[in-house]
Amino acid sequence: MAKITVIGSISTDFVVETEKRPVMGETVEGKAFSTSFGGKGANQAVASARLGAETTMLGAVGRDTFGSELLKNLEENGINVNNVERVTHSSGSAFITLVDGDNSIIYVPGANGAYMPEMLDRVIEEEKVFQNSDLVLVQNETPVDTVEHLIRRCNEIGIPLLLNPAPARELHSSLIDQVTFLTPNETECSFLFPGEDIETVLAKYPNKLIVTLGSSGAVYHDGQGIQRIPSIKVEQVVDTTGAGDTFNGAFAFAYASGLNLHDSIRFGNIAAGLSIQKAGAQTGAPTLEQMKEHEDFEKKWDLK
Ligand SMILES: Nc1ncnc2c1ncn2[C@@H]1O[C@H](COP(=O)(O)OP(=O)(O)OP(=O)(O)O)[C@@H](O)[C@H]1O
Ligand SMILES: [K+]
Repeated sequence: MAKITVIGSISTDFVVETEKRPVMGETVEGKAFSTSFGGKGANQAVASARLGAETTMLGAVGRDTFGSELLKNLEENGINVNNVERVTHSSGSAFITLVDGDNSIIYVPGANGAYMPEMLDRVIEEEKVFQNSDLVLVQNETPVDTVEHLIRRCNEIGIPLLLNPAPARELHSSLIDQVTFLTPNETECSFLFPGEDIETVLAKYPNKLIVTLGSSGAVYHDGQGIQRIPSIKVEQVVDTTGAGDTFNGAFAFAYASGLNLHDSIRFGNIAAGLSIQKAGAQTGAPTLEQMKEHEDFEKKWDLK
């Protein structure tokens, strides 16, 4: 069975819908309020676990009630949370105000910003789970020191690592050399490689750099040439939140299950395309059974 470890953010989204954004000092009546589970790390872990990967989450939540709910949600999705730290900070949270479909967001990293390299080292030294992973996943919602430390440690130990560089932040080329896969979207790609066109950058990092292109699917260079992998056709897009996370979690599951790079990207595209037909970041991530019902799913992949 595919074994995946995800290091990353675990957060609650607090969503308010209103007709008018309050100005300073003003109170307005809102239309609706809801909470949903998020955090790029948690979303990717849920995507991978829902497909059937043995998934371990590393990161931090607060000792508040939100922290307990966040852990419970991960556990209900079959994710191992034994090594998630509980810290004195508040749990990670995003406050989203929606007016006519346009959102403004305040993100408070809280506990996510307190996941330190020592915490990671403790798991690496004491737990077999890390060494036994087929693939490790990380994003940029974890402190930069921890992500850089993780890249070096995985490289030393020889565990393949996927870095989803979202949200965009600087990344030294010596670290890019040490990751197995780098999966920016188009905007993150131009941030990482300013002034370079995408095809040049892809050719520089064959079989490593995978750029997701929304409705245009994803693209990489296979050492011979550029490979464009189209997305699936989606009649009705409901909510693209979590599309990138589902792509990463599903790609990781497929690759760790033994599919080649090309087919793993195809698999990721199908999963992400299915996920945008449902609201929320995690709700839409498909099961393997739902994947098998899609016409682009190949029987020969023989996934269980
Ligand atoms: N309109 C769409 N139709 C089909 N597939 C889509 C569509 N939008 C996104 N996808 C799928 O989701 C993947 C990731 O999308 P995208 O490149 O927009 O990532 P992202 O910007 O990280 O997404 P998000 O921030 O919305 O989670 C794409 O590679 C594709 O497989
Ligand atoms: K969604």
